[in-house]
Amino acid sequence: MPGPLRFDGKVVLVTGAGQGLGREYALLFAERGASVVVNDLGGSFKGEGQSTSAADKVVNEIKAKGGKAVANYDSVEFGEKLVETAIKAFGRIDIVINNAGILRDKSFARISDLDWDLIQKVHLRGSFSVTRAAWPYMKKNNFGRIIMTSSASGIYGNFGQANYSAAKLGLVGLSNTLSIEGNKYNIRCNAIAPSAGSRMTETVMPPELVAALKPEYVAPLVVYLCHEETEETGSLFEVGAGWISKLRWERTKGAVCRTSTSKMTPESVRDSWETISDFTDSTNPTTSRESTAHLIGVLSQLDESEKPAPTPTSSSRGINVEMAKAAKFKSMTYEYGPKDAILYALGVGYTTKDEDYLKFLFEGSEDFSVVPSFAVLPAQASSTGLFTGGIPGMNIDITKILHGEQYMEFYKPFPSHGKLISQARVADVLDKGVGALIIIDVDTYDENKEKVAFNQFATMVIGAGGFQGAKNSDALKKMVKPPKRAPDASMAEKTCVDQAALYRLTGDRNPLHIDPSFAAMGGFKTPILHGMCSFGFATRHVLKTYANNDVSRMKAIKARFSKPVLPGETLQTDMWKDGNRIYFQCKVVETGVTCLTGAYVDLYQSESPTTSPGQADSLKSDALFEGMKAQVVGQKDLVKKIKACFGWEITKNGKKVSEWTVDMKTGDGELYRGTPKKGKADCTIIISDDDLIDLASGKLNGQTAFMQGKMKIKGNIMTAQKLSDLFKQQSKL
Ligand SMILES: CCCCCCC[C@@H](O)CC(=O)SCCNC(=O)CCNC(=O)[C@H](O)C(C)(C)COP(=O)(O)OP(=O)(O)OC[C@H]1O[C@@H](n2cnc3c(N)ncnc32)[C@H](O)[C@@H]1OP(=O)(O)O
Repeated sequence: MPGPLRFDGKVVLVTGAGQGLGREYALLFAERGASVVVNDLGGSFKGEGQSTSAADKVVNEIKAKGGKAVANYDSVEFGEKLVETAIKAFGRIDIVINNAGILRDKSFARISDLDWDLIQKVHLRGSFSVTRAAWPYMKKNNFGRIIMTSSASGIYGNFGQANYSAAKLGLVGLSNTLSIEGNKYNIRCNAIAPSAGSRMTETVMPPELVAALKPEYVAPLVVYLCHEETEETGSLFEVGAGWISKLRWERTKGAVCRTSTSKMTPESVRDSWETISDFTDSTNPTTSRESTAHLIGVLSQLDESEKPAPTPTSSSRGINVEMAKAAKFKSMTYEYGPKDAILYALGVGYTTKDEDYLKFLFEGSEDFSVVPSFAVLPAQASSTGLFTGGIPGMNIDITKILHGEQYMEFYKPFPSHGKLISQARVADVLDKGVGALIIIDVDTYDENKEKVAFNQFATMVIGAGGFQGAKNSDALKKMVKPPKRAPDASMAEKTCVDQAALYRLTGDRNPLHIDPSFAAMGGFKTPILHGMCSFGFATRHVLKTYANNDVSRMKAIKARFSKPVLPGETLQTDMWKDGNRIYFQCKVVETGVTCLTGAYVDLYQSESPTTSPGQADSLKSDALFEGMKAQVVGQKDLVKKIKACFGWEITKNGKKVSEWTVDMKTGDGELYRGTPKKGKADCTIIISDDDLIDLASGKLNGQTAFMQGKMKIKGNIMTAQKLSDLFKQQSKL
């Protein structure tokens, strides 16, 4: 059993501590080792008169028992004076109990300005003033405990106490905000609504009740809440007669009183009144962010662009599958440059510590490449409707969205910069019981309208299942099981604590990954890592282990996010090779939990078969990229690859060469299909005069000239033209 709660070395200021509850707090704190400032103005409970005797009496009582205490007789309106007493006597202030209070009970119509102002001054302004004076000391000490004294009159209202109830509920608001602002300084603030027999309550309670509601049945709660080990904050308690209860807000599911085609009117409010007031399926919002987050879900029901917007029918939980599948997404243009590609690479753990990775991190690298899974960014940008309420039929709680699975297909490597156009659609919505699995397919095209990638997002909205929808669908790309043998290869790497903070800068700004209060709404203790960040780590491991970081080899990737990962954890990717398919799964080393399952990478064939000259035009795009890749790798490789891919020879002065060379006189090189024939080149390498000089002087080599677009392939062969386009795109670096 843990020992008694002690307050040795702590300094407590109790306002209104001359009698009743305040006196009880002061005595109990002192008994537990605290040094106490006993504040009491010594006036009547109506706020009239002043004397030092009340505070002195309590101080003497404490001292008589061997405790430490000093008296203070100032009004709580002058908070600095009270805190100054604590600093002068004890050198610090740790705990403030805002207890002082007076009554000026009158029925509402009879309340004078004075009655109103006095009550606000003592209760609300007084608590503010004392706490504000203590706040800087608490911040500096990185410790503080504050109690605000509210009242059942404030929470529920009470006849004849309009002034008092207004002030008392005001104190709950003050306490809530201080609990938020104080959080990072270990300052905790709570409000209590005590019921105790006192000078104040004896006017409104029968004598027997006043006698039964002893202050000693309240004080232990206050002392507990102020202990250094108590983390409770921002809460409100009712307490009396030894009974303690915590209060919270409860919100009905509510009703939206308009549609996309009809206005909100007093009549539509009247007609929805029963639903507005129905506490079935109510929720308990705890933050203002949570309170407003719900509105985003409301807006999804009201997408003005989709007319007419029928109300969800097939669902009791705001999911209408047919409506979602019929939704038309606007195509989205995503413009990017090397900086975006590099930021993404850093986000998924590429590092300059590994020289192999420089080509993903330095735009000046000869073989600068964009990480294939970068494809998620344009695709996700086209699907933000899921979060902003833009998908009709998807009335979902955005705090409950988890990335479930991801599939990607690649048709071309991404150039270092460009514009990508993505088109999304809802392929299906599955009822998985635990949640609704929303499948969104996205095609991404380049500026020439050629498809560069396909993405499939499977997103689980926890708690949105049970809408009587289909459980499975052919639309969802299937997972695979890894072979039973031990992995053929493994790679483990630690993510950094700021991994999510870094990754989010690439585009996925879901607060789940950075904002503790948002993460808490989703049921997480701390923010979790983006699924696509772990995905990027794991596929990087595969690309490095089995494809020599050659982005042109990446054909497809599939993975399920089976458990969350926390920033700072270590990811271990286990891999099994089976032909061009690499099975993989990923676990968190620290916990042993498998976080990516059912996963694989499919690679394009590494060596393209040699083609006969006549086949050149029908070469697949991946073979074409092999050539492109070779160009950036090295001159010798280029010659070999061009030969392998296109069946072409490189010549110099009509003779076959094994290295890439350019005729220094004309600047031309020639590409031939099959056996070179003088004057019959299939395409010609051309270069400007100026660059020719640079070439000759060695300032520029053929490869760099290509990269900078100064040297181009000109020809009438489709494949050569494509190659040339790629070179041009490279040149815009
Ligand atoms: C368009 C743009 C969209 C982009 C949105 C993404 C935005 C991002 O910012 C969000 C994120 O990155 S979140 C972080 C990454 N994701 C995660 O951490 C989720 C981890 N997964 C889990 O916790 C559980 O799988 C969990 C909780 C999801 C489910 O676990 P359980 O409750 O234990 O479920 P279980 O009982 O095992 O299975 C019930 C049925 O659900 C299927 N299922 C389980 N996990 C799934 C998953 N991850 N994806 C898809 N389906 C999943 C099961 O197969 C089962 O269905 P069936 O009975 O038909 O087999």
